[in-house]
Amino acid sequence: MPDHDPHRRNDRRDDPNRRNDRRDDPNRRRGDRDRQPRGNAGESRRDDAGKNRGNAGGNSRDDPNRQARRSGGGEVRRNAQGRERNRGGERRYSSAAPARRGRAADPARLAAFETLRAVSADDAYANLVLPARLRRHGLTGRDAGFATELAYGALRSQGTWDAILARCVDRPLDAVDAPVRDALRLGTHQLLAMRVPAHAALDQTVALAREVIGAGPSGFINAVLRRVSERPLAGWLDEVTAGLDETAAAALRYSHPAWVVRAMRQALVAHGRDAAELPDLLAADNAAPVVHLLALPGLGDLAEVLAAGAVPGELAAGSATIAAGDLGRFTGVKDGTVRIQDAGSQLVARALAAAPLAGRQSTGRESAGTEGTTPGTNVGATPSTTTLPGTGERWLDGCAGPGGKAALLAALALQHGATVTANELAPHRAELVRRALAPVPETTWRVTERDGRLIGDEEPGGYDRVLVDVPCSGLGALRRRPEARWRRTPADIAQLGALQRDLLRSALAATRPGGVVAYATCSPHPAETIAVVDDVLRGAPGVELLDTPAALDAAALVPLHAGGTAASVAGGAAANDAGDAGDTDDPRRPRHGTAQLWPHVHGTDAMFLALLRVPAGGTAGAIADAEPAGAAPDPTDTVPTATPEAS
Ligand SMILES: C[S@@+](CC[C@H](N)C(=O)[O-])C[C@H]1O[C@@H](n2cnc3c(N)ncnc32)[C@H](O)[C@@H]1O
Repeated sequence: MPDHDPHRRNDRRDDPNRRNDRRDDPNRRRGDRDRQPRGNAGESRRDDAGKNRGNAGGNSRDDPNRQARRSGGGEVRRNAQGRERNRGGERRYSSAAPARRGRAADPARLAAFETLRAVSADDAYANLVLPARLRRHGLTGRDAGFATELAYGALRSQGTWDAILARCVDRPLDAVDAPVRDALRLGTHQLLAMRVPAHAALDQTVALAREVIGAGPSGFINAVLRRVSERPLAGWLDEVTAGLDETAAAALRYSHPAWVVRAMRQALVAHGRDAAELPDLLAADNAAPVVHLLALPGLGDLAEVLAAGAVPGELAAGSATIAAGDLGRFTGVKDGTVRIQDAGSQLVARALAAAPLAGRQSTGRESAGTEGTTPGTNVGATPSTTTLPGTGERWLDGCAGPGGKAALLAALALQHGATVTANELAPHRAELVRRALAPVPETTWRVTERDGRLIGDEEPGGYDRVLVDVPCSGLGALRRRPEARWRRTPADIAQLGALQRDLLRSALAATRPGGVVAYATCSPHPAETIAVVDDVLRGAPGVELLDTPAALDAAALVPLHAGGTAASVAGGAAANDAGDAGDTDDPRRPRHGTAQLWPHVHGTDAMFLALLRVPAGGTAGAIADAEPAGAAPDPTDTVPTATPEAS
């Protein structure tokens, strides 16, 4: 399914996928920024001629390795002098086999292939490349849907397909030329995941390969895919996972890196859920997400999208869900009053806007609840420009780019009589924030381009409500970012930790006594969520962790139970009562106060939220730099725990 977030359409730099990418990290040193993107080093590896040839069954007609040897696919070719040809780059293949010339590749498969090539060769982002390829090939409707499922699905399932393909070739899969490998992944996805008839999957993939790679590799691809087609998916999964431990088996079965599988299991337990949910969570990462829409409160109207088949959102007021398609055709989407935004993100903004402040009377809670908190009343909400009695509050979004939550906050602020400062360090993302805020009257907001870590010093106690939606690994949005799971590493998480802590400390310092900070991430990883909150809280005496699950429930249309399942929370409470988990130092313990949404439970991204209130009599800026807790989860994934497979 295409990602329809208009903020991510035009420019790789604008992609939230890249928000933690080292090359796009505005906090990073200049030297890092100037490094070249990853090249194709891994793609030009070649086998030495003559090696890896021996292989059982090598004389069989159907033996892909035999076919490969005949066709030359994936092997070194030599010139008359015996020197390797095409050593410097990708192999160039002849599109010989004249009888086959003129047979055009199916445009949908071609668009998917080009997307995979851009991802693996150019380090591109599928959700930016694919829409352009769809346009280039004139694909709409079902054809666009087919291309999208093929490209995104093949990328998400790459780990599983590669394990299967590795059983069907006679050399390490890495040694097969990258374009050939991508074609094999596309063919395998059609055969095992898309219910495309085997003959069509084979013929079409081979035709594609012949046209875009060459005649020789197409024979190799044909032979390998024939072998893949010999078994159904279940049979292959049984074979590739046989004898593996639970984590390694889940990694292959659900196509996640093993470290992510361990991190997700650890996260489930840490956030008060059952580790047995892991398969559902991993499966949810592989499902195309529905598109969530939001009508900016008081400014947008869902009537047009509902008339076009959208369904009222079940979680957030003023929201709807709709199948993928060209959403740019809707007036509201065009003018920015109807936005594409995950319901989890909507609820984060609403929970902050409604959180109870201390030390000063606020009307925020009441006014946030005035526009449709009863299920169904959000349907086609009539736009209203009524401004409620002003609170005069000052709100801050410390990490606002590209502006999704800032736009909702600004619309809510307009209703509250509050103002919003939307801050973003990266100038090109600050520009996106301005665009996102454009539908809201300018008197309500301003955009600043500062390092969020400094705002606490620059404006101590300057704000009533502060959102700090920190740069994170994005492990909570893997379903939207098909290739992201293969690019992230545990080192990314370790690297982000210091920045996340600094941004939260600064947010607290920028909050007036009695004001509230919302710390949010689009990752459930304990090292990015509860460990950060715990560490910062230890150095911030008097700062109170509010009952965030209850605040989310109040902001939502239905109870979310975002603090964990009843059983696990009760277990955690019993442990707390027994005194063995009374402190919050062990982030693997079920805990109370923070909230975690889940794709497999709520149908949202895995957003984390902690609402923290600065003491009413406290002094802003007294936030100490506490050392990380000894028991904080090791992002490199080596923490042993009592929970089976929890590390
Ligand atoms: C998770 S994204 C925020 C998403 C945003 N809240 C939304 O809903 O659209 C984090 C943002 O923080 C920005 N950022 C990174 N480091 C920053 C810093 N030191 N100060 C301010 N912003 C920063 C990134 O450029 C990125 O745009």
